[in-house]
Order: sequence, then structure tokens, then C-alpha cells
Amino acid sequence: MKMHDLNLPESVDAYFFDTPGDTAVALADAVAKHLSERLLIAPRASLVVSGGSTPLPFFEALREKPLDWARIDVLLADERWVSEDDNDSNTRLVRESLLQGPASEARYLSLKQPGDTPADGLAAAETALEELHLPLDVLILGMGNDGHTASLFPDAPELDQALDTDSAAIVAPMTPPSQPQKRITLTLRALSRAGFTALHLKGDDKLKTLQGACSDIENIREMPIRAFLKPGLQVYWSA
Ligand SMILES: O=C(O)[C@H](O)[C@@H](O)[C@H](O)[C@H](O)COP(=O)(O)O
Repeated sequence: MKMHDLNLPESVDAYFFDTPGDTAVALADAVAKHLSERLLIAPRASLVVSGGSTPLPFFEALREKPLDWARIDVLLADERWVSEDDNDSNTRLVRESLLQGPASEARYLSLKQPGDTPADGLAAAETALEELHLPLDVLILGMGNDGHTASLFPDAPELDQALDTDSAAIVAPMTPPSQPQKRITLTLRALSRAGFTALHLKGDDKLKTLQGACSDIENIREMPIRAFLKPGLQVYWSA
């Protein structure tokens, strides 16, 4: 699909690659560049990543980058409320695939905290993020075919609050009936205006979903990814 079919907003750059591996390497290069530039002028940098099945080759490429990882705070955009040894845990994915090698020096800020539900663990999660400076420096988002990103799900009863950028909340519990697990997510207030935001996608289905998202950009509740289709976003896609 040619870029113009996406009618992305002005100055949203879309990069199309032949393979997920090529995408991963290119995205890792861009992220490493932004993190190292940030660390030239700030004592620490924040890197927010997403879970799911797409990021693995990106994590494997990024972790080998010769960055000052001890000065980088790594956290998830969202998390399933499962134990860290659960196969569905994004924290497990990040610890096993990203926080290895040079990147093992990074400081990991965990959204997953003790508590039977995300609501029970919310205060501890907020405390864990106390040192997180906003706006974020680097944010990597995925997208589901319902147009969710992070755990901003269209069917979540808490979506309006999580999208309310006037709210002070930077993290919120989400209980989308479409999902098998309860979730915790960074809110739109926390996720917006990052220094560098990339949308990392794989597959024709995701490209079609993105095309649909571009067709009615203002209707964010219907497809929360639309909140990020703004100038400066970089889309990285492969079949
Ligand atoms: O916890 C999660 O699932 C992610 O944070 C979520 O927002 C993900 O990025 C999309 O669902 C895409 O997931 P895939 O990469 O598996 O398609």
C-alpha cells in the first residue's frame, strides 16, 4: 500500500519495510539516537515500550545499543494484571527480551504491583512512577485491530477518564470486557507529547486498521490510537 493511501496527517512519517527484522533494526536505531541525544542534555531519559507480539525483534535489537543504560528509566505503556511469571505478562517479556545485555543496567519502573486488581495496586503503581518526568522522552506504541493502543481500549468503561488530559492521573486501571485480563495503563495525559513517539505495526491487518483510523481522526473514543495520529508521529510497518 502506498503511503498516500493512509492519508496520515501532515508530517506524520510512515516507514515501510520488507520484514519485521528490518523494521526492528530501523526503529532501534531511531530510538537509540533519540535516547543518546536526550542524555546529552538531561540526567536521565525515559523509554516507554508496549507489550504484545510485535516488539520482540525490536527489543532484541535495542538492548545491544551502547547507551548509558544506567541513566535510562524503562517502563511499559500498559500491563496485563497477571503475575510476572505468567506468559501473558508484558513485564516478563521486557525483562527477558529487552533488559538483557547492555540494557540490563536500565532502571525498570513496574506498573504491575501487589494487589488482586489494578485498582488495588494503583497507589503503588503511582508511587513507582513518582520519579517519572513528563513529557516522556521516547514512546513506542502498538495498536490492536480495534484501534486500541497501550490499554486504552474502546470498550473499557474507564476510557473517558483515561483520555481526559485535564486529569492529573498518569496511570489508570482498565477493565475492557473484550480482554481476558484486567489492565493497568498510562493515561493519555502521560502518553501524549513525548519527545519521540513511534507506532510499531506488523501485518496487513494493522495497516488496514490504521487506514480506518485515519478516516475519522477526531473520533478518539471509537479508536484511541487516533489521539496519537499527530505531527511528529513516526509509523514503522512491515508485512
Ligand atoms: O499489552 C498489550 O497487548 C499491548 O500493550 C497492546 O497495546 C499491544 O501493543 C497491541 O495490542 C498490539 O499487540 P500485538 O503486537 O500483539 O499485535
